[in-house]
Amino acid sequence: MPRYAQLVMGPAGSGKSTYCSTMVQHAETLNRSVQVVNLDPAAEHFNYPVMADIRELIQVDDVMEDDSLRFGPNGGLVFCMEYFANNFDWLEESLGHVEDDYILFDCPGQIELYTHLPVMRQLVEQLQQWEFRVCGVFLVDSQFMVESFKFISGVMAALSAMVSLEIPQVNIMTKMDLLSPKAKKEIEKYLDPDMYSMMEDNSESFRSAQFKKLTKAICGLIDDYSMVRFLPFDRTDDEGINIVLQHIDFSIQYGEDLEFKEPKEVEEEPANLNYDEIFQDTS
Ligand SMILES: Nc1nc2c(ncn2[C@@H]2O[C@H](COP(=O)(O)OP(=O)(O)OP(=O)(O)O)[C@@H](O)[C@H]2O)c(=O)[nH]1
Ligand SMILES: [Mg+2]
Repeated sequence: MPRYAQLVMGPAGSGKSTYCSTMVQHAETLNRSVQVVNLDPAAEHFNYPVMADIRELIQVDDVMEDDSLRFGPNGGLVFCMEYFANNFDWLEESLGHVEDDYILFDCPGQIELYTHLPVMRQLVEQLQQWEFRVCGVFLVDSQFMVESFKFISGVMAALSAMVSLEIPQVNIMTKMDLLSPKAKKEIEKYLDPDMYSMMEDNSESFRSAQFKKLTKAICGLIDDYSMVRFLPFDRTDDEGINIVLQHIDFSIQYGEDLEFKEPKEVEEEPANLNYDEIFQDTS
């Protein structure tokens, strides 16, 4: 039986840890068990119970204080993640092996992890060897997406994670609750974007013809292959959260292999029949 994982990625402050705690609470209301692993060695605040915490293995502060290494915060994080990649047995031990487990991995916000460093891909391959079906969840802050140029760079960040990880990916615009109704209306065009018209919106701001040509080619590529779409995420909207979860579940075929559990055998019909106890929970 497979296990299921969401790799929760995105730039610093995009809402990854908040997404994880919101999802855990939402899953509870659906009577589903979802657990979280913190993979950010510099994390200070998150409010979900952790199944495993990378800080038990290594912490950025310790690496920065080490006189022989002399790393700053970003180099320190990269060092920690490489150390993590060389010690996946720590993760294996922490995860145990429970069939049907559904685990969210709250990743660090350094964008280089999703563009050119190999560690996230190594993690994906390792999880797949442990029979996890993995979905990438890439978060982008909606506050930064209200202009076409910023949007295009958000799209490129999401795309580079998709290309480097080669797993199904759901892209999400977070913090929708902070947008005014007018901005919400405005941002709708970015959820399922028409990149060609977005490109036209900016056409006067191009100083160089070559740059314009390049941007046009990138927009065309994204549009022609429908490569990137975003789902809105408003942590106050249960229905919206459910739609996001359904998209992710669908991409990793969660639920398709869940076995129908036979009712427990009852020898004699008890006087006070309690169906909740007789039928095991199959959700
Ligand atoms: N209103 C609102 N605030 C949010 C939402 N998501 C995150 N925030 C706030 O944005 C800030 C950053 O959120 P985090 O969840 O810590 O973001 P992160 O991506 O985990 O950040 P790093 O781990 O530092 O990269 C916090 O102050 C959150 O309270 C949201 O959906 N709505
Ligand atoms: Mg975080």
